Amino acid sequence: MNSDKTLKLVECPRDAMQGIHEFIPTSQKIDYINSILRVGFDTIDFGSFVSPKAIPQLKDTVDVLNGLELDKTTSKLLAIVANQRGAEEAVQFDEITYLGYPFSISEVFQKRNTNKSIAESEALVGELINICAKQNKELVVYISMGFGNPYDEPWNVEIVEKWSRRLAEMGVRILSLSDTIGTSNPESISYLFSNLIPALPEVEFGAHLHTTPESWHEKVKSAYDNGCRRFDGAIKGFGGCPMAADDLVGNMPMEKLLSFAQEKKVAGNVNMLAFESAYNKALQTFPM
Ligand SMILES: CC(=O)SCCNC(=O)CCNC(=O)[C@H](O)C(C)(C)COP(=O)(O)OP(=O)(O)OC[C@H]1O[C@@H](n2cnc3c(N)ncnc32)[C@H](O)[C@@H]1OP(=O)(O)O
Repeated sequence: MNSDKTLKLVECPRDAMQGIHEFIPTSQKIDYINSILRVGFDTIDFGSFVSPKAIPQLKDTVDVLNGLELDKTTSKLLAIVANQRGAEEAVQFDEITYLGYPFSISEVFQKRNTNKSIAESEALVGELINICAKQNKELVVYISMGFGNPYDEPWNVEIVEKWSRRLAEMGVRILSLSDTIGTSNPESISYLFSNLIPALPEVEFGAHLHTTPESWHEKVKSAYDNGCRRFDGAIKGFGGCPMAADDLVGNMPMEKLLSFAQEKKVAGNVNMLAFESAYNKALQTFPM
């Protein structure tokens, strides 16, 4: 378990935006992400280097990056990649600290999301580790469908454990368990974190949870009580993966994560006035 009690909060405007059909103008994205950069989050998952056919909303990631006021922030930037080409492009930017890769333990979802089998995806992780090492970037692997599978394929905690061990053995040092369709519950969360964190002490585990409004607290509490200190969220729970399901279960609302962190006195240097301003901008940016 991380002995520093401050939560690593990862705000995900990329996840919030990627499924919105109407194109959000680049200037509006820049303005919104700049407001988030002033809050004091550990990391901002700000964009992706993927096919514009797959995710048209994020085709302007480079232009967005060029507009960010990075001299006014302590936050680090994370960009999602889904193939070697995207990784090679992303690592050219000094401003980016982390590359994030969605590794799925569901064959159907891995294919749907990145047009790869799990075996191809595993081989890609090997490539991504090398690409990141050469350019001094850190790789974050998201284990998609980490808490359940909607496609009639087997899912159980042993499969999650098997892949976590394999990815750790390959050299991945940050693994974020992703609740892509919102099926996690306190039992699965508690089982996975309480077993994986002590078993793989070289790995920082994170929780990328999706939730309905009623169950956010029990999910976050379960992850926290079992040693997880890295949490992804998006203001007001906007977003969810457009490649997964028609009825999206939203992201973990960042305001809820923050209230939890404040209650436990583990919020770190978050500027609540800046958060309020980012929250208000989110209301203007996203369709309700
Ligand atoms: C759970 C989550 O929320 S994860 C985040 C959401 N999901 C994603 O971002 C995944 C995005 N997925 C993808 O981008 C795609 O599945 C890919 C590119 C990884 C693979 O798709 P494929 O169709 O096999 O890729 P392929 O190499 O054949 O290229 C298809 C097209 O995309 C373009 N392309 C491929 N990679 C990239 C890239 N990194 N950047 C820009 N364009 C790209 C190609 O040029 C090609 O364009 P064309 O048809 O005009 O010639």
